Amino acid sequence: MTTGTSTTATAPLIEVSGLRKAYDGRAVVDGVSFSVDEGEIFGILGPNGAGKTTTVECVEGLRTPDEGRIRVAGLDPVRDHATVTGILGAQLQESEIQPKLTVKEALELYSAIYPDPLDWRPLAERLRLTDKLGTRFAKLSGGQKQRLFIALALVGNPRIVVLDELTTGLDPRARRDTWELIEDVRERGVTVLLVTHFMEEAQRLCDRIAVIDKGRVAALDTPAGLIRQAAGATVISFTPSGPLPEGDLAKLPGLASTDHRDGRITLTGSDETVNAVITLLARHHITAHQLRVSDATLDDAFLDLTGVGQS
Ligand SMILES: Nc1ncnc2c1ncn2[C@@H]1O[C@H](COP(=O)(O)OP(=O)(O)OP(=O)(O)O)[C@@H](O)[C@H]1O
Repeated sequence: MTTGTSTTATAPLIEVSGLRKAYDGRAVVDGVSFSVDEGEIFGILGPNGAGKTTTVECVEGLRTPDEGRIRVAGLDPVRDHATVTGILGAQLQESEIQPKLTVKEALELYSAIYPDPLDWRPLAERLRLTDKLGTRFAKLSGGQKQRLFIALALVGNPRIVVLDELTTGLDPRARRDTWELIEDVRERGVTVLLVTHFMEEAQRLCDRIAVIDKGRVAALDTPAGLIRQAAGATVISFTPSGPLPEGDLAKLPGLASTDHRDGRITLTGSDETVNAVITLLARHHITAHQLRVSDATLDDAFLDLTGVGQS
């Protein structure tokens, strides 16, 4: 990781090093380090309460770290808060919008804050807000509010955008539209820091992901790299016609994990594991009912890294 303070062309745009933050003496972020390159979509994944929001709020300069160093385009987000706010767009919290503002007024207000804003009209259209322009914030549905928050994070044409729970509360169609919008945002070279609970979202959008668990980085890699390092690349599941010697299963080459549930066996491993398990079954004259072989998903990797299932 680059540790210099200047913003050379090759320096990461966001640098977080040894970040610590405690509440009431309890460390909720406990030595988190990562860096994000310009133009990247960098994901932060983790179970509830892992410290994800606290971490990104420190990056935004909304919270002051107890320890560690954060640089955003070479600036300290707390000390240089006004400058950082000018280059960083963030998804707002509900409490930060006046309930009486209409959608149009909010878009105009936020455009006016930034030196080089986007035209909010096409943005509103992309986020299907056009027929809600005259509606007051308080009268919007949860999904409409969420779409407005995304529009407000992007309308300033920021160099960096921080999206915390980007598509939570959106219906499947709106979620897919939002993913396409974020892909377009990336095409323009905008750097995205994305906190998400959705594995499909992380796998589709993120170039790299930090998995945060109990305030620490449990793993940091590309989605494909996380799958490879955590769970084994292949999932094999079958219902055996008879009992298999437990010791033989454990000795399978490349085996990453074993799960027995309701008479069904699920293994994660490699191609070598698949071949070996088929040989093992044949040797014991056991038939594998409903044999399925599939690629491991980010969900499998997440479970393996944190021991916690995601939505
Ligand atoms: N202002 C605060 N005062 C005290 N404790 C806090 C405060 N903010 C967050 N916490 C606690 O810190 C821990 C980490 O919270 P944080 O919101 O960063 O987690 P998260 O990973 O974003 O969780 P989630 O996925 O549920 O949003 C939680 O246990 C939370 O209760």
